[in-house]
Amino acid sequence: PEVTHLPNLPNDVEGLRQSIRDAVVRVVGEDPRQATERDWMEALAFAIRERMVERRLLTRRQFADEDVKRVYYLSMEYLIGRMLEANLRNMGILEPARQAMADLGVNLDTILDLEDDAALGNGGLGRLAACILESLATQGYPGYGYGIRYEFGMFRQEFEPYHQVEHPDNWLRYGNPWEFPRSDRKYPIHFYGHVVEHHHPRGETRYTWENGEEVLAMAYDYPTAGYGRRNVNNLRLWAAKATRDFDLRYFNEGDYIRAVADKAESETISMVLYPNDATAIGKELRLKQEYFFVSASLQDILDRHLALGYNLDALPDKVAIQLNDTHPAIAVAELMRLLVDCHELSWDRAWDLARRTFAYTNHTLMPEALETWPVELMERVLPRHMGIIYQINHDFLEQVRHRYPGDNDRLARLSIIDEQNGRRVRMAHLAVVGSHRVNGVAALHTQLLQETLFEDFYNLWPERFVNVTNGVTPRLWMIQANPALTELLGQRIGNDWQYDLDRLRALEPYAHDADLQKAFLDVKRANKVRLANLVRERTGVELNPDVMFDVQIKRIHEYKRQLLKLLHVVDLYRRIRAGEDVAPRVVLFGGKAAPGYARAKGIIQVINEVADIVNHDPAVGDRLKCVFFPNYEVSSASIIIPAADVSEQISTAGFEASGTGNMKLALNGALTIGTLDGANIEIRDAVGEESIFIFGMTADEVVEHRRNGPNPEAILAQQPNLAAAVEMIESGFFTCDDPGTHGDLGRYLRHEDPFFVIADYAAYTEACERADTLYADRTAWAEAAILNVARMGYFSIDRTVRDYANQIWDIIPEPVAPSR
Ligand SMILES: CCc1ccc([C@H](C)CC(=O)N[C@@H]2O[C@H](CO)[C@@H](O)[C@H](O)[C@H]2O)cc1
Repeated sequence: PEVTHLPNLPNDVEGLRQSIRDAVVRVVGEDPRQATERDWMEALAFAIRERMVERRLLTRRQFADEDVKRVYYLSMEYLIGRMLEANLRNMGILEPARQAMADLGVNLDTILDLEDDAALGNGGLGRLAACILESLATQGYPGYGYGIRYEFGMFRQEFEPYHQVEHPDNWLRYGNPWEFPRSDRKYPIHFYGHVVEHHHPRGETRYTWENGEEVLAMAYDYPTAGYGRRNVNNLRLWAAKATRDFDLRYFNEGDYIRAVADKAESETISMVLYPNDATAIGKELRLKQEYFFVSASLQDILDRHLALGYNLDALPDKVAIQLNDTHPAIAVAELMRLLVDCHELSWDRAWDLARRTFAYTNHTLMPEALETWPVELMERVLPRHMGIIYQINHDFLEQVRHRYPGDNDRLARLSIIDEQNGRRVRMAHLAVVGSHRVNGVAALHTQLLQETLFEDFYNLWPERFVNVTNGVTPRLWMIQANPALTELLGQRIGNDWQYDLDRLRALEPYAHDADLQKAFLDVKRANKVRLANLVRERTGVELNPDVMFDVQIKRIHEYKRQLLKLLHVVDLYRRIRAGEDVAPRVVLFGGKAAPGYARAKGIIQVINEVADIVNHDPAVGDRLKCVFFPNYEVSSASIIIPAADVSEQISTAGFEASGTGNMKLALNGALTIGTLDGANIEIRDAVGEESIFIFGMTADEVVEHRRNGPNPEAILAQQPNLAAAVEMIESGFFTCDDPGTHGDLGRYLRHEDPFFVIADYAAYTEACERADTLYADRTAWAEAAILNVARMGYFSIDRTVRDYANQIWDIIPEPVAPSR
C-alpha cells in the first residue's frame, strides 16, 4: 500500500475495545487486571486520540491539496472544560466506546467524572474561544487556535467558610493524554535588549534587535474534532522552555545553581493564567505572556504559509488572524517586525499585508479592562516593537491630520500613545489601526462601541466596524449537558437541529401540546433532581426540585449585579419571617471573583452568610433556599444550566457586552429575567415579549440616571421593603458574630451604588413577581419555556462562526471527503 497512506482504525465496539486494551498495556503500561479507573481513562483517551490524529492529518492534507484560506484565532484564554466525552461524541464513537468499556468491565460515566476541566480561561471570552474552535471544525472550516499551555489554569475556589479562598489548579499533575508535544516545533522568543539602526547606502534603514534574553516556545497540539464530520482541526498551545545555553556569567562564577535558576525562571512565562477578567493586569509577566504566544504563533503561521509554497504577498488571501480582544494586539507590531526586519519587505508593503490580515474583537466597554502599557515598560521589554508602534502611530496620525487638519484634540484622542497618564500604549487603538475589521459581540455592544469607546475611529473608518453576536455550541450545552432534552427533541422534531439550530423552530407548533409540556417539565424536574444531588454532595444543602430554581451563574462583578439578586433574597426572607406568603424558590449563585477584587470577594462572603442563615431558619423551611455553588466551572455549568427555571441576566444596561450564559440557559428551557443589555435584547427579539421578563433602565436611561437621577438614599426612602433588606445586611443580622462586617456594604449601596442596584430594584422585584405568577401556572410556563427553546436557534455558535467567515475572514468550509 502507498507508504504514506494514513491508517484508518475501526470505530466499532470490537475495534475500540482492542485499541483501549492495547493502550492500557502499551501506553499506560499497566496490566488490565490491575488497571485503575484513571488508567482506563487514559487508555480510552489514547484510543480516541489516535483516531483523532488520523483525521487531523487527513484534514491537513485536504486543506493543503485544496489550497484553502485558513483562519487563526489568537486568544490568551480557552475555557475548554473536559475533553473526553466531547471528543467521543464529536468523533461519533460515544456509544461504541461505552460498550467497549463495559466489555472491559469499566463504567464509562465514572471514567468521565475523573477528568479535570481544562480551565485555561476566566469566563465569557475564554469559553467563546472554545465554542468557536469546536464550530470551526464541525462546519469544516480551516480554523486553528493558538494560545498558551498554562501549567496552572483558573484557580479552584473553596469557601472557608464564607469567603473565597483560591487553590492552584495543577491540571497537568497526571499529565494530559490529549496533547501532542511537538518538540520539532520550537521558536525563539526575545525580550529586552536593544535596537541597532543600520543605514543602508540605498537610503533605507534596517533595524536589528540585539542581546536581551531568549526563551523557547514549544508547541503542544490539541486536535479539535468536528461533530458528525471527519474534519479535525488543531489548537496549538505554547509552553516556555529554557534555551540550552547558560548565562556563562554565573557559570564561570561557579554559581551553577544561579545559572540553572535563571533558566528555570524563563519557563515561568507560561506557568499560570492570570485570573482577572475585568481589570487590565499591567504586570510585566502578563505582557511577556502576551508577546510570547503571539510571536511563536506568527512565526509558525509564516512558516506554514511559506512551506505551503505561497509568497508573502499572498498572506491576506490565504491567512486571516482574529485577535480575541486586545490581549494579542502586540501581534500587529510583531508581524511588522517579522515582515520588515526578518523578511526585508518594505514598510508600506508589510503594513498593507498586516492590516488586511488582522481583525479585532472587543469584548468589553469597561475602561479598567482596556489594556494600556507604560511606554517605559514596552520600551524595556520590547524595544523594537516600541519603535514599530511609534512608526505605525506616526503614519496613522498623518492620515488623521490630513482628514481633520488642525484638530489636535482628535489627534490626541486617536493616538496609539496616550500622552497623558505617564505616556501609555493603548492596545485597543493599536488593534483598531492594525485591523481591517473591528467587531463587538452583540448588537447593542457594537452600537455603543461606535458611539463611545471607538467613536473617533468609527467616524474615520465606519466600514471597518461590524457586529457579530455571540453564540454557544449546542453540542456541549444541549446534547452533552441535557441528554434528556435532546432525547425529547429527537422524538418530536428529529435530530437535524443538532447541525442546524434554526430547526428548533419546528417545536413551535407543539408548544401548546399537553403531552410535550408534561414531557418537557419532567425533563426539567429530572435535571433539577440531578443538580440537587450534586448540591447536597458539594454543600450539604437540601433542595426541593418542585420549587423554582432561580440561577445566577457568571463571574462575580459589580456590573453583573449579584447584589440585586441578593437583596431580593433578603427581602423575601424578611417577608417570609413576617408571615407573608411568597412564592417558594431556590436561588443558586455560582462564580469566581478575581483574587484582587475586594468588592467582588465581599459579595461572595455576604451571599454565603445570608444563605447560611436562610437555609437554617426553621421559620422558612423549603420556601426559600439560597446556595452558592463552589468552584463554578464548565463541567459544573453543564449540570446547573439544564436544571434552571429562571436565568438571571440582570447587569446594569450598557455594561455586559453580550453574555453567553443567557443563551445556554434559554436553550435549556429557562426563562430569562433580564435588563435590555448585551444579547438579552436579541434574545427578547427572538423569543418574544411573552417568554421573557424584561425590566429596568435601558442603557440610555442609565446614562441619564447617572447624570441627574435620584440618589440611592432618596429611593430607599420610598421603598420600605428594600430599605429593610439593606438595613438587615448592614446591621449584621447575617453576621451575628461580627455585626459590623457589612457596614461598608450598606454605605456603598446608600451612597455610591455605581451600578444602580437600588434604582432598578423596584422594577426587578416586579419582574420577579411576574415570573412567580407565570411559574405557578405550569401549563403557561411550559409553553413559554418550549417557545424559548424553539426560538433560540439564532444563538448557535455555528451562526456566529458563519458571520465571522462571511463578514471578516472570507473563508469557506472544506469538508474532508468521506472517500479520503
Ligand atoms: C486583561 C484582563 C482581562 C481579561 C479578560 C477580559 C475579558 C474581555 C472579559 C470577558 O470575558 N468579557 C466577556 O466576553 C464575553 C464573550 O464575548 C461576553 O459575552 C461578555 O459579555 C463579556 O463580559 C477583560 C480583561
